[in-house]
Amino acid sequence: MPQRFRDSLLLEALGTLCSEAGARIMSHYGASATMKADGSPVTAADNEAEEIILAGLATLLPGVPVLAEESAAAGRLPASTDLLIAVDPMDGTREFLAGNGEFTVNIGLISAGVPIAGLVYAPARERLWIGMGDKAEAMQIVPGAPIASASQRSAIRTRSLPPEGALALVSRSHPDAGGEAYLAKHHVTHRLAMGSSLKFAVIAEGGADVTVRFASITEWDIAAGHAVLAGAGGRVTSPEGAPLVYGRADKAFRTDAYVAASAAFGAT
Ligand SMILES: Nc1ncnc2c1ncn2[C@@H]1O[C@H](COP(=O)(O)O)[C@@H](OP(=O)(O)O)[C@H]1O
Ligand SMILES: [Mg+2]
Repeated sequence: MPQRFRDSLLLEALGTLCSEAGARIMSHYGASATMKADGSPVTAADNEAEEIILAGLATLLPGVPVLAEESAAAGRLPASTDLLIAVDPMDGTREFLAGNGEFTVNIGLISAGVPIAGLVYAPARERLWIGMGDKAEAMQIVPGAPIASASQRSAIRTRSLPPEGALALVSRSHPDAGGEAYLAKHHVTHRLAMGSSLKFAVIAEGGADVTVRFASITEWDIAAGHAVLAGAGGRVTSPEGAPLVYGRADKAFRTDAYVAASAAFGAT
């Protein structure tokens, strides 16, 4: 089954699924939200996008356990986690509500604790990134286009450190004092605020150098972005450089602090 997670036809079909979910999200752009039990906002867009993705996954990957944000909020968590699909139907709900376009659809394919493939789609920008972390391959591609089609995709890689200093992408909506201290210690000179897993995709395609989070969030927020960035040559680890392990049912699928960076960041 892990081999199936890297299948081009599967990833193309998942790209189409992301764009269908994204189209539904955009049909609600400008709508208001209600609050979840944890105080975070949820909109009709989150719920309907998740329904579209879950229906598609049931056809494309029948029987594979799914960890999805809105299902988890309703108490539906997968039992087996060796193979796992992590779905955040709309990451950056606050950015969606603010109307700034910085929100994404995320599907991460996890095997034995590692996100081995992932898709991040930004519907307001109509941009899709696919990465195969363990095959060191990542691309920006037209949703649904054949992965072999040279005209509809471009390979992406992380960049060298710019002479003027590293650029960090920081959360627009969730201040992170621990993360800020890490960036200062690592001589990061520039910061740009950006919502959602878009931060991983922008680093993957060489638009920035690092993003960190010293707070616990959830695996569905970052699994897909992790696979895209790893496929582009970057890394996502603990601040000490240890691997992040996914599928942690014992931790309610919550992440520890992480550093997501280009290959060049911190290499010297
Ligand atoms: N300190 C925090 N506590 C709880 N959730 C957080 C958080 N920081 C970020 N998140 C979650 O991580 C996602 C990305 O955040 P950001 O845009 O700040 O990078 C958001 O997911 P959702 O929008 O899917 O709920 C947000 O809720
Ligand atoms: Mg999220």
